[in-house]
Amino acid sequence: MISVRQQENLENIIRLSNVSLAYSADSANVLENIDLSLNKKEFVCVLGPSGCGKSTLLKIIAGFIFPSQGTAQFGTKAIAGPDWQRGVVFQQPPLYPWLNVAENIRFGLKMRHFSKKQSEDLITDYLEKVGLLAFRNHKPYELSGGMKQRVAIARTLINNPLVLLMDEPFGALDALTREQMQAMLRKIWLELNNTILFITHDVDEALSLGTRVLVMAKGPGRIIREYKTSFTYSAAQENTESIYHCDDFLHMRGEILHLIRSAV
Ligand SMILES: Nc1ncnc2c1ncn2[C@@H]1O[C@H](COP(=O)(O)OP(=O)(O)OP(=O)(O)O)[C@@H](O)[C@H]1O
Repeated sequence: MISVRQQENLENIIRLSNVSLAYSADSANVLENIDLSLNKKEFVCVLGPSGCGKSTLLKIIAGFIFPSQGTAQFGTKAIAGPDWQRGVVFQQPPLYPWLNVAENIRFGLKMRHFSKKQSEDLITDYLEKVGLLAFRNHKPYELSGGMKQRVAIARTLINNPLVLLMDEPFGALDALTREQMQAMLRKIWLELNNTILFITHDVDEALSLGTRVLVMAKGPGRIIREYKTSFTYSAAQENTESIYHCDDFLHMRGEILHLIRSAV
């Protein structure tokens, strides 16, 4: 059954048209002929073999690098550089070691001239969302890997970006922490409605989080298949165990693994 949320408008927020990218004039294209639209409130996961250009794709959308050919747009404008409305979360969270948790989260907000009271309220709100209220005065060295990533996510989310770009954010975490982080992100996404582009190597992670899963191949990097999914809604209501064993999930998982293996 299609939920009300799934029927909501699908307005494009990011649009890549015929994008190719070579890192230098005399090197081969890393990405070729990429056509991709991200719609408002979508949770798009990207899978593909190592080196197929997943991070390169994310860096173009973030505005860190520019297409050699084709166009990349945010709304109606060409992406001309980084923008806080397109927040980025990396695998290794770049926290400031001399600042505590609250100060690290406050850092992004300083740029937008919030009053002290507004900042404190927002920080408390986002600390709660990522489950770190009790750790606001801790320094990064006192936190686990998962907790550091929670700080990084809160620091990016506090700016309420329209698009959240996540490059293997849970790749360095153990299985249990990873599952907890996935549940947290799913809950935050359902509550905040940001558009998310999420890169991962883990098919289960992609299928249990995304509303759309893109599969890439390499040589040159290109999108070879996309799947519309809705397992994330069941995972939010029940638990991921229940979806991991359902026939639709197993079928899609098997097909994607086969695609990725043959795409290497
Ligand atoms: N700054 C750069 N300069 C030159 N080549 C680069 C640069 N960054 C990436 N590449 C090359 O571009 C290709 C795609 O890299 P990219 O990191 O986008 O792939 P990926 O799919 O994210 O890989 P992984 O899954 O291993 O992280 C690789 O061959 C890589 O060596």
